[in-house]
Amino acid sequence: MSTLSHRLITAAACQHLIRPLKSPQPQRRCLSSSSSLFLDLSGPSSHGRNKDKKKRAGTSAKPSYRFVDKLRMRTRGGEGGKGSLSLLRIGRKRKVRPDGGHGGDGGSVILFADPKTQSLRMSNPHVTAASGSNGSSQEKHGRKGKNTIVRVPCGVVVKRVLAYSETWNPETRQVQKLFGEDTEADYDFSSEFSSDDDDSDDDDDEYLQTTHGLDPEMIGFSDWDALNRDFSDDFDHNHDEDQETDLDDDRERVTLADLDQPGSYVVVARGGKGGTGSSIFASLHGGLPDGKILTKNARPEEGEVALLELELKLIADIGLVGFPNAGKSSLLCAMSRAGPRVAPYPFTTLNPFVGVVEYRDGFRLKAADIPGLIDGASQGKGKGHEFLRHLERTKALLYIVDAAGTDGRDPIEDLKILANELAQYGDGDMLTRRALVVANKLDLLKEEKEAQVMADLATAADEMGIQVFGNVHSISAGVTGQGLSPLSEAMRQIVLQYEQDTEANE
Ligand SMILES: Nc1nc2c(ncn2[C@@H]2O[C@H](COP(=O)(O)OP(=O)(O)OP(=O)(O)O)[C@@H](O)[C@H]2O)c(=O)[nH]1
Ligand SMILES: [Mg+2]
Repeated sequence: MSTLSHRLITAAACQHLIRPLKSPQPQRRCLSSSSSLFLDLSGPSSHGRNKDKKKRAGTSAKPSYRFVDKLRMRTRGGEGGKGSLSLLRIGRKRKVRPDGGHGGDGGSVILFADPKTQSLRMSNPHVTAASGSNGSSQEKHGRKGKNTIVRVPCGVVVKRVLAYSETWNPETRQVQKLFGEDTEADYDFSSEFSSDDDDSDDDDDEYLQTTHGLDPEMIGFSDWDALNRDFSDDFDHNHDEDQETDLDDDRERVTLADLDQPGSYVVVARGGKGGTGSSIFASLHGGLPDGKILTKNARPEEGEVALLELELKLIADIGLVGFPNAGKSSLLCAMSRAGPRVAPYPFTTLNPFVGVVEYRDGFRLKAADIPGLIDGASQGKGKGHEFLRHLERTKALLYIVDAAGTDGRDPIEDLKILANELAQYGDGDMLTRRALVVANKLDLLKEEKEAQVMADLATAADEMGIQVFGNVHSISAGVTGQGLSPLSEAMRQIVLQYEQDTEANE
């Protein structure tokens, strides 16, 4: 069958889905492995020949994109500004009036879940918020340091790695030092008396939108005042109750937040408080306190330092699980606008990604494709197992096997191995998730064998404890498009069923 007619049939089979109106590139990719059709479609572009060469070499025309789903970052809140110790001499008498302003508080570092951000990749994972300005004479208070907002993808779990000298207090939900700090350390305030900065104006709103390039309209987040307020008093805002430890490293980790909603945020490093200016003693009748007390009060707090571990867990409704080459990406390609690379070699997909399946009535669901799983994946073989965490939040799974047994594979055996690998992941609850079982490459399967393979798959699924939803589906995702329509309807039903169940349980 010609590739053009394959394509038409695939399109016809998914008529109830909204087809991409103008997405030549992904479609060409889907078909490119066996097709020369895209050569004809590329048109007389001046760069056409180069593009074609790239395609033939199996490289993507898209700019390279590094997907990062785990990251360690060091954050530091801004230091507070110094309080001013200025004394104003009044008249000819040797009378003085303290008129030093307070130092401004340091800015905090805030992680913000932005739906437009896809990867945890950052140019510099060491982030420090701005310091507060110093107070000065004539009761001029220092300006607050700006909060630094770091945009991360939705679905990031933020953990704080505690230093050996720190401990987590679950009651206050704050980190505590095991050893007290030396608060009496000498501090040089001599510069205070000559400081004359005028930093008292406060324009944080403007900073947030211009310096960080964050546009509230663009990211659909309106509560900018909330982000820009002073976080120094409520550092534990939005913290999660969970407390976890990781065995890789003996340092304790505490889960601070799960940024799973667009616009959710967490303050990870609180800015230090500004020092107190001498003007606070202006109304005291008994004169100024001792110089040591004055200097101690004027000393600003350092910003909090926090070592963080960020882990992205994709948010999708359905997770695709299958051996390499089973046709996971072909399925996503046929059903959504996503343009994953499809090729006849294992581990074509190296990074997990999410495709959105749109239905004619406006219903949408997200499906996540991850690198293929292989036998022994739970022991670290291949790439797939480490990506299983991206399926943790899915509502249902879709097991996909190569029904035709290309490359000597056995679909029944493959399904059993997949179930086994999932059972060994975490506490094994992934296997108990409601699932669809899909046999792909129907076009290569002899007709008389089809019924037998379907029956065997159903029995194997049952044996392995897979919670199959409906019948086993047979499809041809990459060639004829057969069976895609009922499968997409089943995908919708399985998601709706999950939502109904959770509503009923609440
Ligand atoms: N004959 C036939 N081939 C198919 C079908 N679906 C996919 N293929 C081919 O199978 C090969 C693998 O397809 P992919 O979609 O890349 O498989 P995958 O599961 O994403 O593989 P990995 O990314 O390596 O895990 C490609 O050469 C596809 O063209 C189908 O329905 N029929
Ligand atoms: Mg793939």
